[in-house]
Amino acid sequence: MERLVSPRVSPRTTPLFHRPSFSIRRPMNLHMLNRFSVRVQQPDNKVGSATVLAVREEEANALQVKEWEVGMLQNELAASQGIRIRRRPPTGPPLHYVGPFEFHVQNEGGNPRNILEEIIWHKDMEVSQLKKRIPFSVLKKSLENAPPSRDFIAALREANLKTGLPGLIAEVKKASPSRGILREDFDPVEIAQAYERGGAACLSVLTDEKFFKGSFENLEAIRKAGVKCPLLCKEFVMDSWQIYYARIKGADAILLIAAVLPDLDIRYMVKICKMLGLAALVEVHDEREMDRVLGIEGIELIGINNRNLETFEVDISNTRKLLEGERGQIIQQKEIIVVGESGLFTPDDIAYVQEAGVKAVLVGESIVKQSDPGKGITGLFGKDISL
Ligand SMILES: O=C(O)c1ccccc1NCC(=O)[C@H](O)[C@H](O)COP(=O)(O)O
Repeated sequence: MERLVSPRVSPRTTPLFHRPSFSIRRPMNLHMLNRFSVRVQQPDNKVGSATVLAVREEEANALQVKEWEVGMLQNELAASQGIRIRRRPPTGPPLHYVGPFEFHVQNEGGNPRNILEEIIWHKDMEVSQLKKRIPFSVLKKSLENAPPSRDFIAALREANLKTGLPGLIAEVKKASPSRGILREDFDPVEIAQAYERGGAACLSVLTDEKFFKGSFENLEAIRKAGVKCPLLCKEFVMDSWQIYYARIKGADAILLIAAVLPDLDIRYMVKICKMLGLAALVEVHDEREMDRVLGIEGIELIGINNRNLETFEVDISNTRKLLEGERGQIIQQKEIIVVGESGLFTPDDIAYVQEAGVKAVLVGESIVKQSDPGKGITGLFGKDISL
């Protein structure tokens, strides 16, 4: 019998945080894998049913390995842009012996490392299932029946000009991973209407069910109730399918998180948003993400999140830090509207981020918790902004 001796696959030396979560103790080359194991099992060259089964198993395993490799490449590309959030690993390469090859899977990488990664991994499964239920062709067809999109960015600009204060995106938020339940008696339409009466320029509607107790039904219901404020679909987008879905459900804008999406995805998704008449709110948290986003053509709206979505730490001076110096100048030249997000509770907080350069703010907790969320807005700004 022919013996194939291949060098051991050596571990990567690149300092990536997401080193492959398994090691192959024998050759990894897939073509070799197929040829070699057939030879081992059929030294007399007869193709029996056992061989056919073995080959099928190998093919299935090879496909799994390929899928896994693609996932790893995706993670490598993201990591090269400083993205720490990894994509959910597929079921993984075979955990068992294939012919003479042993695959050893180490469990590192098998669990999400922080809340944002956990949300993304869960979202990945959720979206895969939804995509099976509603294929893209059906989704695209439903666009014809979507309510017309409203100009989210114009609404923010107008509010800013009218009040001299940052335009408010008021968030319809029942719960969050960092704060738990924010409001027990949660009626999304009533809250949305109260925000509108209170002077909000736009609304943000959380649609994630598992971590925020939101839903697309809430988004749809608010839209159908005749609320005039343009609506941001606050989702964890990782697939353009979700953008189409949000549009169909009545969204006028969608969130794209730079901590999750590589530049190429952002570029592509921003184009899709434009095509669908949606505004893209591209969210950053640190300087590196801001620099990446400033390098992308066509960005009109940037959100600076004061909350670190990996640790929950909130610090509103983050907005100021990211708008200082050259970054602030580029933003002004490009006429990008910056939204200060998270951790804003008082008129002083609003004044602080406005001084830093924001033209809009996104606020959830401090207003949704008030018995009258509309009056909560007056408290937040220190004056009635609905006039
Ligand atoms: O709010 C969280 O705990 C959270 C955790 C993980 C990912 C995202 C999260 N929040 C999204 C937001 O950034 C906020 O909902 C939004 O900016 C409003 O913040 P706040 O006014 O502090 O409620």
